[in-house]
Amino acid sequence: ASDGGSAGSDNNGDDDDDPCLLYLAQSTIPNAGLGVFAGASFKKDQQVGRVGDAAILTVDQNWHLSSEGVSVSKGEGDYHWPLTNYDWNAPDIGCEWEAEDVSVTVTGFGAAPNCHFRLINIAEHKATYDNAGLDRYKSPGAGASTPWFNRSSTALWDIEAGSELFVDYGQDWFLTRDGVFELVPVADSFEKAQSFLKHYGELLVGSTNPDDLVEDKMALDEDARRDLWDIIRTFPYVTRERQALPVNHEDAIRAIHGDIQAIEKENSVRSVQYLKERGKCMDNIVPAKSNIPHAGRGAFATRLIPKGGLVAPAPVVHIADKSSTNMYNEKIGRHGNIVRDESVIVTQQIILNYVFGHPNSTVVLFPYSSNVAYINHHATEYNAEVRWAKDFSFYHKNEWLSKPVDFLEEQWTSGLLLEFIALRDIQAGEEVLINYGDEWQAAWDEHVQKWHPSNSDTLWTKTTDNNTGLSEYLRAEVLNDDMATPIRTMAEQAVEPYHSSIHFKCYVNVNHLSPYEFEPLTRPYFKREWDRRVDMRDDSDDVHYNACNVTLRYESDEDDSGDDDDDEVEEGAGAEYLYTIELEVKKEFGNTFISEFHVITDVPREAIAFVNLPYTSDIFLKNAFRHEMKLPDDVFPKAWMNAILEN
Ligand SMILES: C[S@@+](CC[C@H](N)C(=O)[O-])C[C@H]1O[C@@H](n2cnc3c(N)ncnc32)[C@H](O)[C@@H]1O
Repeated sequence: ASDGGSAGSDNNGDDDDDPCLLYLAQSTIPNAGLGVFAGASFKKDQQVGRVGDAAILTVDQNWHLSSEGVSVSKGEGDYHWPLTNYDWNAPDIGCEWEAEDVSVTVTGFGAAPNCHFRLINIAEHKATYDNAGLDRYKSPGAGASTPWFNRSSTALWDIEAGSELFVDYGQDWFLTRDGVFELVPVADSFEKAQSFLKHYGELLVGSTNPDDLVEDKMALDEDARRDLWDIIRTFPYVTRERQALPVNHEDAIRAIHGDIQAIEKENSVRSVQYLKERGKCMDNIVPAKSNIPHAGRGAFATRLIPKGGLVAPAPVVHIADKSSTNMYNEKIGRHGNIVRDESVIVTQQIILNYVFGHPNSTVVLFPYSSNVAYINHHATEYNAEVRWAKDFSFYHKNEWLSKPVDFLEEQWTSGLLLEFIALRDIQAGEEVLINYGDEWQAAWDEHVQKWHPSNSDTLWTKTTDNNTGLSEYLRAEVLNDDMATPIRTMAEQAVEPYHSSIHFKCYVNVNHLSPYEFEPLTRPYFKREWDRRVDMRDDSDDVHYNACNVTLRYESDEDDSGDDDDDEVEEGAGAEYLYTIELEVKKEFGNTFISEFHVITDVPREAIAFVNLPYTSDIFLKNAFRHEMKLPDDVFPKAWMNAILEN
């Protein structure tokens, strides 16, 4: 096949016993570029694909890039970062506490599928934190690989093989991007389009009776109807409603008394044969712990990938200037305010480790399809390489490769496709490796040589909060899983502290939410007992999740375990302790906040949670490795080599 012709022996899901689960192919939405398709059927609630996707954080980017001395956000668009059109809000992924301002790039389902509001068939879930064993006290790889892992996607209903997969970008995504993308219909556009079709039917046959919609009753003959429909669909004034209308006239007639959605659903399925012939399989690799020391996760073949066959397609988002990943510390500015200290680049955003670049260029490319982000480096025993796609011209704009960097800087959507190709047969279960280039290897070797375990002064923070170094880093998730060990009180913590990255939050119903009429003169203090009937009702808006401290711990005298055997001693069980906490509640008063303190007695363990403070996870280690991968000289476009002079 000419466009997408990767059929035959090159591992594109030809084996019916082992179908490729996910394909990248031309979207069924006209002019929407790439789409993601199911290569097999999926049951409702089933995970779509084998493993969830990688999530990569970019933090406080506006702060790091705003003009010097200005600590306020310069705003999206003042620097070229097209990933803003692909990124997720941190709460959707579960990592909002990592820093003040977090945006998240998610590969695979997080970036590749289209959104069609009437056909959303995929639900996306949060990621989990798992650093793949890269211990900050032992591994020079700590903080160099993203710990946010397995962002899974499940089927919202039974999905048949061949269906295009659609995710929910949220209406706001489209509403705030007029002018960047063609107007995309949102839910209410389909309702308006459906009502327009009803009027159109009336115009054709002078009735709203479905039985009248037959050829000999129509006011216009078929050719005239088709012409009229083309005028309606291609009228130069584009609206979301019009974009919601069926593209061809036959579908429009069918939808007059039917449902645009049912017709669109039919049109959104391609044959599995089409996908095998003209799509690219995205399911040949899965992440697992790498065989390479300190590398974190790697990508492993799910099936035999023959020599010359496709390991994975990799559409890329281009970033015109890699210095947009630079990160700085803060200093006190001339006016006593906190500003950015530009004298040293302290580190770079972790996404730098996931992009391809070239030493002679400022341009870097982020591949966003499933699992390619996990492909590791080997200088000699690599078994795959990267090249530009030769097909998929509906998406891959080969002419961009000869345009200058200024041109790239004006492009806000991706339009280039790389491919990972096997250099020899890669067996099922083998790790896929490429060569990141000599510069990368030299940088890594130097890093390993200089690296020493992190201590108090190696934590990079924007808001200066230094680790006291008195206790080992332990994450809140680990402490929260251990319900049996009693929580240390403030007095105990003075002797045996938790790591400084750990704080507490308590789930407590505060009862009175009203703001103050007058600002109180003293710090408002309240005393009360924990009441299981009113606290922890998580279906209520009144439930708060506020900062708290544990001031006292004592043994519960009631046996509320439901265990009838009074003689049994519950040694060390968390349930036998109750706590006194001091809860901080911030109340709004005009433009300021007032902290109220609630002393609450008899609080059970389940109401208290350990939390990780911002800027404390491994990606903020000042000594974490950062380096882009290199695209080979013969692959990286000459036209983008704008940094030769600087070198
Ligand atoms: C594109 S990512 C590869 C996936 C990454 N291992 C992960 O777990 O997310 C590149 C990063 O992986 C790690 N890496 C890849 N190859 C490595 C190698 N040969 N030795 C050590 N670390 C490696 C480095 O941290 C590098 O910056």
